[in-house]
Amino acid sequence: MTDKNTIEAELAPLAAGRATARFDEGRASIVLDVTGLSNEVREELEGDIRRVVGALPGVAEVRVLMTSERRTRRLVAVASGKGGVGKSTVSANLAIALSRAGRKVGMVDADIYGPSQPRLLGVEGVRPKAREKTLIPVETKFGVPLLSMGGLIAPDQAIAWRGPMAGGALGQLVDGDWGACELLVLDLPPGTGDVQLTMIQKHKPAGAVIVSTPQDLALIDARRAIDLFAKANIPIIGLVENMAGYACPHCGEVSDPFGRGGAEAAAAELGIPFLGRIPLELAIREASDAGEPPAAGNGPGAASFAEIAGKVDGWLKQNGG
Ligand SMILES: Nc1ncnc2c1ncn2[C@@H]1O[C@H](COP(=O)(O)OP(=O)(O)OP(=O)(O)O)[C@@H](O)[C@H]1O
Repeated sequence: MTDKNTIEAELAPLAAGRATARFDEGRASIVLDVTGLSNEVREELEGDIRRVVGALPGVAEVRVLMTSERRTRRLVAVASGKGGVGKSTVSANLAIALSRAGRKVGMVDADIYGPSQPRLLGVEGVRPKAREKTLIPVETKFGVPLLSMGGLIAPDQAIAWRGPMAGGALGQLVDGDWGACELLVLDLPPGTGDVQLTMIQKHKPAGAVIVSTPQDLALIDARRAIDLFAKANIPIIGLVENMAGYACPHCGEVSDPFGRGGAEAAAAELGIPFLGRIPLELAIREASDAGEPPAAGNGPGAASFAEIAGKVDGWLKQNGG
């Protein structure tokens, strides 16, 4: 005779772990968890369930109730083992390129030592408003809203900050009113100390992008950054090599004062993906200083960042949406 258990046993191969059943006087009620499934898959699954359960003896009616957990916003951390390698520049351009690729992206500037996103995204001096106690991100003309630690602290305070304080302050930014943003790019403070570790342990990014320059020393620092994420059990999305080769502003020729291919080889050795290289280019610095990140334009810089963003986007799709 059909009962709850026989129905669930029939559903197991169709909707492993997602369906629970009740059976009462000929009526089968199925609760189906559809978290993370596309509409197409949901409809198909519902049809299959109705067909299979409806064919069981004694079942006169099948009800399917779909439930879905609210999907929490995901963070992608951008980190570097030391300062000055272009982590903030890469973060801003990555966020813009991801947004151009169709994602709803926000930017969280957690770099307490030198919050540079307001300048990079052209909203220097604009303070975020708050509703109740929730911060409302500042809109930028690139479609990437921003919340920055710069608005919360005086620059000379940061040096004395410890992990728990920084982790708490970051919470205010991450829990801002991000509206439709499904992804937040997190520009971490440079380095691999207590402040960075607490931030990532507390706010658990989905993955991390490591930025390095081609010099050996910076790559040693990149290794430290990779270890930091390993400690917190956060997967590495890949390595971006910044300031790779010097692009002559006159003839466009790229020369490699630090050699070529070091970061790519290091990524291979460390077993992490290589996401791409950005040349050291006067135009990148000038555009960045002027609040016009190259990823928003149509030049070669935009293409390089689009390629890196494409790889990050692919990684995110493979790892949960
Ligand atoms: N590929 C590049 N070509 C030319 N200039 C660059 C490039 N990348 C970054 N810069 C410049 O280098 C300087 C440092 O970059 P940025 O602030 O992004 O580094 P950072 O690693 O975030 O530094 P910090 O440790 O201060 O946070 C900036 O003036 C920036 O415009």
